[in-house]
Amino acid sequence: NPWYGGGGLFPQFYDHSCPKAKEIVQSIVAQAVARETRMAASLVRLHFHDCFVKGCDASVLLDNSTTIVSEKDSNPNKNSIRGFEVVDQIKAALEATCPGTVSCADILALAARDSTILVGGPYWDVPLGRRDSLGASIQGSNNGIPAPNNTLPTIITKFKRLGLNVVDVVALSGGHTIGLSRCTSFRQRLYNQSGNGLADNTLDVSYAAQLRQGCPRSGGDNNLFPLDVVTSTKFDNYYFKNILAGRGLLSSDEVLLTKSAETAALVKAYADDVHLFFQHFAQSMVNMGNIMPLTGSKGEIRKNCRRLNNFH
Ligand code: HEM
Ligand SMILES: [Ca+2]
Repeated sequence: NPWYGGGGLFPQFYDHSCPKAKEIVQSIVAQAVARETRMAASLVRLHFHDCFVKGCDASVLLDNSTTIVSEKDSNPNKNSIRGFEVVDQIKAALEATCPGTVSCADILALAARDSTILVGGPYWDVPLGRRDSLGASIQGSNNGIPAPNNTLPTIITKFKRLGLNVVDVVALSGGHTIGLSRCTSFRQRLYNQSGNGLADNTLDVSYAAQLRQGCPRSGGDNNLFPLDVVTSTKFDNYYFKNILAGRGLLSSDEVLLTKSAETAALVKAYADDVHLFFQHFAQSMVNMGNIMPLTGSKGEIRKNCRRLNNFH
């Protein structure tokens, strides 16, 4: 059955139990993105950081409590991940319309898709029916989410563990066509990359000089820079064109071109053909969204995405 993806999810899951679910999510995401364009990027990333830790189960949304050590304080998330207030607003609207029905994990998957479309990216049908976790894993967040200074083999391994392949690595890295990064995530490339005090030689010289302006050797850790230096608020394929021009921001972006012929061929193909990128991005988002969902009677449908129903 083509409607069923991995894990038994399907797009019509709420068609009878909460027919307005998709519209409600879309309208609140649209308001949030209208207020601040970057929120589209933040919501796409939130789904990624959920799925890479124990699967797409909304574990990333849980706050600290007596029984929960929140993933929000992990290295990849601390001072970086955002969008929780928008998820709260969506959840409150859904609880008012169909109480106890739509999971926080499905909210993240729908919000990521709606965000992508709102900034010019592709549409895909979102398989639904995920349930919410009864726990979080800060250790899983620290170890499972790729870091910007990981080698390409490490990044590929972190994807493969979750059933994702090299096409998924490159297509999903294209998520960096929108949004911002802190100086601290790429500073290493600007100074002393190889112990000689010089910038990473794969960086375009004038781009490196421009980055050094706002990202000094020390201080300014939280200064923000576009991941796509050309069109950071539009979902397009400039991310890949930038990599070809030595203007990829993160080391993890740049290595896609220089450390493997297979990933380099994909970078070039996506830079040449935005439709191919959109098609692969949509499919890879579905693949990522299918990572280890909780279904049936596993987990629960949280009433408040920040805490378990049985909280202390
Ligand atoms: C391939 C491995 C990846 C690495 C190493 C990586 C790393 C990073 C880093 C370091 C940042 C900046 C964080 C900060 O400084 O605050 C970032 C931002 C971002 N990432 Fe990734 N990422 C990866 C894959 C992905 C994937 C798969 C997606 C989604 C499909 C994604 C979407 C985003 C978005 C949209 C932002 C901007 C968020 C915002 O502006 O709030 N990334 N990523
Ligand atoms: Ca998770």
